[in-house]
Amino acid sequence: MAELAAFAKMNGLGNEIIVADMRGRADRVTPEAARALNASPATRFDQIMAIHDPRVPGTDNFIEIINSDGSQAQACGNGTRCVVQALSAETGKKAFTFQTVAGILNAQEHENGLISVDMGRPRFGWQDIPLAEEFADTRKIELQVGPIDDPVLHSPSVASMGNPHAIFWVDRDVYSYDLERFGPLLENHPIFPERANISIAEVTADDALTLRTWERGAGLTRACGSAACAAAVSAARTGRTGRRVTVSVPGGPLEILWREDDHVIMTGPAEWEFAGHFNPATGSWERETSGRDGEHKTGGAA
Ligand SMILES: N[C@@H](CCC[C@H](N)C(=O)O)C(=O)O
Repeated sequence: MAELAAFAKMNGLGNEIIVADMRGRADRVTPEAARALNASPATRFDQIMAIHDPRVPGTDNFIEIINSDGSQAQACGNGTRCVVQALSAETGKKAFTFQTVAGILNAQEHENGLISVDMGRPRFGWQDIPLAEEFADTRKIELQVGPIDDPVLHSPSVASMGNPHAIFWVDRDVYSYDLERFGPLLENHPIFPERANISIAEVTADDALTLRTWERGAGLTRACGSAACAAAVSAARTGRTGRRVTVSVPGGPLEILWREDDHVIMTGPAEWEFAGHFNPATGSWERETSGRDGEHKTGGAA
């Protein structure tokens, strides 16, 4: 049986993350292992961030992202912050360059413990989201839920941060919408051939919005970093806000800056919870009992 791999259970503003240490290994975390880990209450998660050896020069690691349903994701902002904190605690390094399937991400941990991730450039072309049919203006596409003559949600903006996002704009409390019901319908709508992350956003100031997200492959989460980025750039490109936005998600605030060079910088915290070891093929796991639990951790390698 392959050696067990180390992991750290962490979170990014309540987005439940497992950082899996797959360095020095030739195997991967299987979808079955992901679903098994998620089935265990103590290790249930939204995403696994699997840290692999680097594959291209100039990068520290290749990061594979797996949703709790076992599907692969191209981007995970909150999870990337957790990876930075874990590796920084292990190595003392503060700046990292990662390769993901969506491209190269630079990230750094600041003196105050907050972590900034360059999430790259947003993509707005209908084929880049992707959408199943052509829409010339992705700031507002024809999609709605609820009665045809009085839709509950309609005309979302769509954007890709390497992964697909639809943002529905509302003018009342985002918690007053039944996202648990509408989320899966929209996630799996045929307009999204790769499914989509579904968010409801209320703009509260020129530099602030409130956001709730039903995540593709994970369901309702307390935070979605790439959705916060997608919502911030969509709010700016529709004239609802400026390019620097505080996005308040159920787990807390994320600071998003859409720079003039088109890169989106997300800044927020990460939190270490506990460590363990697991089988990347089956998902069986054991908690580390080396006394690291119970200490207040600001970091902790996987
Ligand atoms: N929670 C993540 C997003 C993870 C991937 C998403 N569910 C997808 O499948 O695209 C984040 O913080 O960005």
